[in-house]
Amino acid sequence: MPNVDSVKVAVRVRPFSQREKDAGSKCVISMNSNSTSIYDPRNPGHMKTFTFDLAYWSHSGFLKDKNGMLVSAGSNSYAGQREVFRDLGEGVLENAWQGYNATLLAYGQTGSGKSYSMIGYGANRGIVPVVCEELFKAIQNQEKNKQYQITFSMLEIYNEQVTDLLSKTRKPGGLKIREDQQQGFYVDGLKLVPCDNYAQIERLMEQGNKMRTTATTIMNATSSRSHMVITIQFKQIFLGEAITKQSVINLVDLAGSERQKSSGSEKDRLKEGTRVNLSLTTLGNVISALAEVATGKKVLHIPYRDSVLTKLLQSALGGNSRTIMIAAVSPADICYEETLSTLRYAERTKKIRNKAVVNTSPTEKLIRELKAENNKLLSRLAGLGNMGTLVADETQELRYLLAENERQIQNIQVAWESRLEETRGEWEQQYTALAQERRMMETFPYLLNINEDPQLSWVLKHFIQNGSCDVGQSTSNAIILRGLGILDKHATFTNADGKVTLTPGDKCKAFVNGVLITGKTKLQHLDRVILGSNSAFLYVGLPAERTDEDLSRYDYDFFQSELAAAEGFSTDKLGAASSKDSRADPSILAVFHDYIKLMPLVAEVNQMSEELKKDLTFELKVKNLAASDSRGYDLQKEIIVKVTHVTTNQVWIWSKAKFINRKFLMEELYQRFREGEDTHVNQDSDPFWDPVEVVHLGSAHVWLQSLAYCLQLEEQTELLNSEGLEEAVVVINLSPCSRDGRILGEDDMVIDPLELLGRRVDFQIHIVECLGVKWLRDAAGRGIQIGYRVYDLPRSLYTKPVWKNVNPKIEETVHFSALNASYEFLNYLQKNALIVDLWGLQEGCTEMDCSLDGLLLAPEGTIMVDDPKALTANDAGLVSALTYITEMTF
Ligand SMILES: Nc1ncnc2c1ncn2[C@@H]1O[C@H](COP(=O)(O)OP(=O)(O)OP(=O)(O)O)[C@@H](O)[C@H]1O
Repeated sequence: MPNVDSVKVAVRVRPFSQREKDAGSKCVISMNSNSTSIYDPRNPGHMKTFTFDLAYWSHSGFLKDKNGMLVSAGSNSYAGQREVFRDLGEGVLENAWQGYNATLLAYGQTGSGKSYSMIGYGANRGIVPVVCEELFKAIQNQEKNKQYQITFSMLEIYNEQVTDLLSKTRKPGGLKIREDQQQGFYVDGLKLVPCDNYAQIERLMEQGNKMRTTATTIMNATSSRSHMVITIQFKQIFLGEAITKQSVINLVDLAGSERQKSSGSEKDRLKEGTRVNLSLTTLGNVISALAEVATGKKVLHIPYRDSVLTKLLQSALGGNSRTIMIAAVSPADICYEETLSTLRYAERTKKIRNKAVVNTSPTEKLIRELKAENNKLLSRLAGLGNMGTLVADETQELRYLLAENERQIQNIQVAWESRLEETRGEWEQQYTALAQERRMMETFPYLLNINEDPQLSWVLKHFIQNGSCDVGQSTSNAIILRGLGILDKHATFTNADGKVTLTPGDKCKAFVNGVLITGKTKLQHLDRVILGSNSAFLYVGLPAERTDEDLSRYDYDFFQSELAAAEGFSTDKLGAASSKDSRADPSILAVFHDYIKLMPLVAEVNQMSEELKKDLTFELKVKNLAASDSRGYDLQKEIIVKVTHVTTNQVWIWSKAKFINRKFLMEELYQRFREGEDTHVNQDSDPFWDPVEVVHLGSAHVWLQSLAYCLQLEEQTELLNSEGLEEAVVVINLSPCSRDGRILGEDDMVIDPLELLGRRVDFQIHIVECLGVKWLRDAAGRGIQIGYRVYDLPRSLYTKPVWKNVNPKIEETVHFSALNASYEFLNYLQKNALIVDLWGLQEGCTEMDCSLDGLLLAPEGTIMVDDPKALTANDAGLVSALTYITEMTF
């Protein structure tokens, strides 16, 4: 009888990451027994509470013991790896012994702690390794009347392609998913490696991780977009009883669940790479549909077939499996939206009901059926034997059927056994190679790979043996590296006379401790080496040089910060150090982290652009939002990407969200290029292409205060670009005037701006010229326009375009009238600046509209500002207050 039970859901909150600490994050999660509450940081009184089967507080109240394990520091509330295993892992094991299928899924945004719970780090081993170890321990303690068979497989799904992480050969296009009546969906050709002890499983996981790392070193950050599925098949054969029990345990580390929606990429001309998260989106759809079924709604279709992942997890979701989901969440306020969405997802998952049954192995089942049929045939045959020669034909046919069945039984057994034996043989060699690697580590210096995903760091070791050792793409090198921007023969390491040097090849990029090197460079233990665009390594020196230092501080961020510093980019440069204490402003640190996060992506995009011959270069820039704040407040900064065409000099400015979205699409294109496919795309769907646009070059603040006193201002001021550097100088006059345009003299000055309250105020803005426009100096054929927006006008005004002149004369005057100057308007004049924006025109772009369309004109043809009708309904109170002030004063 099937056992109907709901998917068990556990939520786990991790400690703050360094980045979150730096950014001064606040914890928005609290837990009480099995309920989890989340506070809205923008609305602290607002709290949502969810109840799951289990809630793990791993955020605080822990310390590191002498083995490096995180354990409770006395408070009972902290949940470490041991507690999580006790509640979840032991259940998986128990199920396995009883012959039930079990599935454990880890869901959550990138960096929320999925891999930590599933696989673990160092001494803090996760559920997967401990389940495996405990399984083998338990087998040793079992009675001898049973035989056990354990197979292990490990695969990755990226972009809907399945890669076998335990196979040395990579199939272009990935492995195929097939469907079988007995087994359901399965991966055709996936290696199932038979294992006899836990040490072998450790090696297999190590090798699987190596495979995953090699695949992702071409592009960083892909691992967080891929799903990893480990499957353990556990078969118990009860000798002498002709019974088998088989349990399939699926352990799934899902791709980062972050939603694209909030990132702002929806403004992009191109939609997000659709296949990137197809599996995750479909998983969400399947879960929603099943949750509806569980609540009694009629659902016509569960879309299992829509993605690779949901095909493979079909029995785990609503089928024959006992399933557990760990929802991993960050505690930080900045992750509020993502965390809330994870909790909602988990809530839906909780509703799913599964029907687990005790399994026998599908092949065993078939064999049993064949044997049963043979028994029947034999008794029929026995019956016929008594009837003599009359039934000779029938006897012959029965004998034939019997032999056929026997042959089939044999075939099934032999095929299965030989398939296992074959992989077992292959793996014997692998185990030896891995053991050899351990010996090499004791003898030679080596490069240890560092990946953005900490789970994939320290996985690959490249040994620098005595003598010289070439590195590059070509298989003739001693160290073969396939990373982006690595040339056939990229560099040479030399290990001689007790020292190791690195010499990059001609035009080959190599960095040591963040600095680009051009000649032979001596390496020291723990130097940081980057080869090509993004292949990062920690150099572990000769055994004599090694120290006990904790290597974990040399993570991917460390490498990138060092590169940024070498380029002259630092938190200090961003203006972080506050005078009161040495702690940097959290918002600046957040920008800094954003910058170093994007740096390697920009390097990758530049490399792809070069190889795909797109003629574009990409640069990160920090945009100071203060430049567009009329009160001149030092607002936040944000990262933008400047894209330049190397031959036409055309320039585009991309937001961070657009850049990330485009990078997904570029990777898809590049992948096709690497696989030798046709990479021609129409302009419209080319992620590298965009129509020519007008570019924002810089802004100037022209303070309006003089107008509040009816004084003329003749200003010559710098237009600063987003980095605060001079782009040009603008000459501009602000002149109070009469309604017919006569400029007022000093006699008309007022002592107190309130004298103007309720009176008509006229003024002119005269843009005279621009001087030394860098944009125009850098490339011929370009033009400029100047834009500005006054007070409550519905749109900006633009000057007429001027092309191809470094010192463009503009000479444009616009007359504005406030017919009945309000208190607010006078306050605006006193406290605000006019933001004057310089816009760069390039051949083929659509110029800014320099008409006065959409603006309200006074009877004299001047532009009306401070028009009470322009105020919205919300300002109705203000309007009546203004009327009131006016009545009081006059
Ligand atoms: N419970 C925890 N206790 C201590 N550290 C944790 C915990 N959970 C996660 N971490 C740390 O947080 C970092 C990110 O965790 P992890 O790699 O598990 O995230 P992830 O969700 O698997 O990310 P990705 O989607 O990139 O694989 C790691 O450095 C990990 O050591």
